[in-house]
Amino acid sequence: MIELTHITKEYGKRKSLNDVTFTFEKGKVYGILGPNGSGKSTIMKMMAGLVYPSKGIVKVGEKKADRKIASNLAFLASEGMLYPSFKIDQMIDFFHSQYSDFSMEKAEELLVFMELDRHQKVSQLSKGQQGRLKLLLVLSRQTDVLLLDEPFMGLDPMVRDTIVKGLVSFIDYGKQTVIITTHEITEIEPVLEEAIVLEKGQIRAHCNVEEIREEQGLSILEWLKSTFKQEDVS
Ligand SMILES: Nc1ncnc2c1ncn2[C@@H]1O[C@H](COP(=O)(O)OP(=O)(O)OP(=O)(O)O)[C@@H](O)[C@H]1O
Repeated sequence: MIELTHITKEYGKRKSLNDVTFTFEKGKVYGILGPNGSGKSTIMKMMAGLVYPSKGIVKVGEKKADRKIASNLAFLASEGMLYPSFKIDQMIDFFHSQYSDFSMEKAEELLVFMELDRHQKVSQLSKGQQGRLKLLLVLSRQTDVLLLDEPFMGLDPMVRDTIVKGLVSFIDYGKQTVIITTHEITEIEPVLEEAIVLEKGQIRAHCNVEEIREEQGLSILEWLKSTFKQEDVS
């Protein structure tokens, strides 16, 4: 469980997050959606303990998120994470040496699934291949919490679909709390259980994906359109 209580993050006078209170329940898969600059990455970095709130409390499990990444949490960051001079297998060995929860067996499976060549250097990988390698590295860890910030960045539309299917099989549903930020709303839909919409640093809407599908017959995109259209009218 991750609890955010009255979280505000200020950079100078600008508020990236403005009084956000939300509880991510254990074992559920969440999508954080929202336009550019709405605070998605800030909220992820905060849960990972890389950014500190100006006000409020972040609790991951029983612990308050610290400045270092909590050990039961894997974070796919939109920038950094990979060492250009390493080969893929050296990156895998490095992660294995750093994290006791890293499964070499899962990494081997993911190497095949992601169609990566273990002997290739990180600096020679395309953006899409780097994205796949990042996913391999975090999905190989057996953590309680998995934070994926823009996991599809750089992936072409043809492979996105395959990668989403991979996510479904590599996520431990019911056990791992997974939080994904993305602009690829339609592609991510099959993975999600809950969706949250951030706008200008605040949570504007929250839905259970199955409920809106079964009770209202809507996809997330349709739900978003209908929710915000109704608000604009009122
Ligand atoms: N280190 C920083 N210094 C100053 N302002 C920042 C910093 N990081 C983020 N911000 C500001 O906070 C706001 C939210 O940024 P954030 O990166 O969280 O948005 P986002 O929803 O992830 O955007 P995108 O979809 O474009 O990735 C933006 O206005 C951004 O300019």
